[in-house]
Amino acid sequence: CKFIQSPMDFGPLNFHQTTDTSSLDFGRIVFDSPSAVLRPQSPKEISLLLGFLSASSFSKVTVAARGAGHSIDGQAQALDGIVIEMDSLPSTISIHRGRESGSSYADVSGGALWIELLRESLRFGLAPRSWTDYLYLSVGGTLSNGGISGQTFKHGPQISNVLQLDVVTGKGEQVTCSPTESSELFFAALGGLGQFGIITRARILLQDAPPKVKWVRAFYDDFETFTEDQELLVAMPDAVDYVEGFILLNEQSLHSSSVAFPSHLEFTPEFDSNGSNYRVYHCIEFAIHDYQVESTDVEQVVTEISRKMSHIPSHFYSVEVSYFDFLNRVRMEEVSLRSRGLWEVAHPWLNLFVPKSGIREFKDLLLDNISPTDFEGLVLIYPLLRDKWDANSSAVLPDGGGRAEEQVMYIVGVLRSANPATCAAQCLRDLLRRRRRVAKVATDPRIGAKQYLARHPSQGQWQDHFGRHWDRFVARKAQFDPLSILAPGQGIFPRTYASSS
Ligand SMILES: Cc1cc2nc3c(=O)[nH]c(=O)nc-3n(C[C@H](O)[C@H](O)[C@H](O)COP(=O)(O)OP(=O)(O)OC[C@H]3O[C@@H](n4cnc5c(N)ncnc54)[C@H](O)[C@@H]3O)c2cc1C
Repeated sequence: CKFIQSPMDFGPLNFHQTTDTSSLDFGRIVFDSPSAVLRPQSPKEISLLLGFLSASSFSKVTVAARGAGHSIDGQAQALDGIVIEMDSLPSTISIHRGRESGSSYADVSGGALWIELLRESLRFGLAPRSWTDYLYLSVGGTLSNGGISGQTFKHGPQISNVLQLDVVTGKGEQVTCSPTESSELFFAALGGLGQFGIITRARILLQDAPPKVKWVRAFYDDFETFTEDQELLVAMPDAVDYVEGFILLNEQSLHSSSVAFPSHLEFTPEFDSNGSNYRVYHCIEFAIHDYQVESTDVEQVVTEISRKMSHIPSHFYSVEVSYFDFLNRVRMEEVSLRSRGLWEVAHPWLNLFVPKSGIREFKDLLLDNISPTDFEGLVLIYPLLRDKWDANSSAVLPDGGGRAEEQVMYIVGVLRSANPATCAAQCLRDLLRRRRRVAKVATDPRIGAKQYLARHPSQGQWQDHFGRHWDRFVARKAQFDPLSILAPGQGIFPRTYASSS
């Protein structure tokens, strides 16, 4: 098709030649090259492109929005199609301070990074309520998935903290939508894997930002006690603002998870590798916002909470840091990994929502399938509460595998790096095979997990993933992107032609 020769002119649209970045993401597993790149200066240009493609009966061109390109499996790529680089949209951020609490918000471009929104909103003493651990991700990219971090138990994922969106649908229509206006598109786009439209603006709820945060870590040698304490903390949303946790598999995972934590840890665990009973440890991380008002003694609150916890005696550490440094903590890990050449490597990550009833079995499955001694990276694990998610959004959570729906579920992130010095091509293939095996067993009804951020290899597997929500997802696709032009890198719907629709 002549249209996709690049560089090219299409009316007022200026296409660019593909670059290495347009076929690259954080995963470094899939490298699908597009035929052209669009760097739009306005949503109108995106609308023109999608309007043309959906009206043209011969075209089979697909289009992927690329936010920060931090997907793992090529989700923001478009083989032989067009990649829209969202960072070219003017990164306007406007902050509105409401008179009442809960009425402040930011209007932000879909291509802006969360770090930019944080910096701008802090100038007004405000900040979004719900975050991801890493802030160099785009607003449109995380809202197309969920957006999860230690605040999710309290405020829900990022997709539960959006008031309004501007979306360009697969048909090229520019639509402003909200829970009350074009609500089907609003909920479809949130967690919608980029399938229904391109988010060009989001209105994000803000709250008063605390100047400081009390940041706490406590260590455990027993998984049951670790999860019981995590569940204790998420049951205290009035006192606690953030809860996460990780499994410490070896010395390296202890050190890499401690890079940003500004306190010397006296914790020297013995990862006993003798025999089959390899010993692992666990760490809970929680935080409390410190508004520095006389009426609340945050130190006292931490002490009271620690009395209720059952961590290893004396292995409880707390520090006070600025809110900005706390939210931006993963940046320090990035800098440290970059300095050792360990950031731009393959990342065969696996993320799952695991029902509480299956978490113990899942942990055993995971430990059976990774060798703790050579694991490089981090295993995150912390509880979320189901009622903080809006069931109208497109995000998929576990059904509970026939059990009564449980309020508590866990997010588990197996964030593994494949250092090419120690893990070359065959080793990476082996890690990907093991990732598939763990995902398969975990998503069987026995454990009943659902993958987060996954790219399933066939439509049948996507159908299994969506389960009872598949028909709604398909109907939304038919309504907003009937030719399946958008986000081909997710591998859900094959592109169809206008003439056959
Ligand atoms: C270091 C690191 C840390 C992370 N931490 C977290 C975390 O704590 N919590 C969490 O929930 N996730 C986390 N993630 C995952 C991250 O949220 C997703 O990978 C997300 O997609 C990244 O956003 P992005 O801008 O890079 O998206 P991209 O990879 O660019 O795009 C992802 C998908 O969204 C589509 N898309 C992109 N922009 C738009 C838009 N404006 N409108 C519609 N569709 C769009 C793309 O086509 C693609 O299908 C992390 C990832 C990394 C690499």
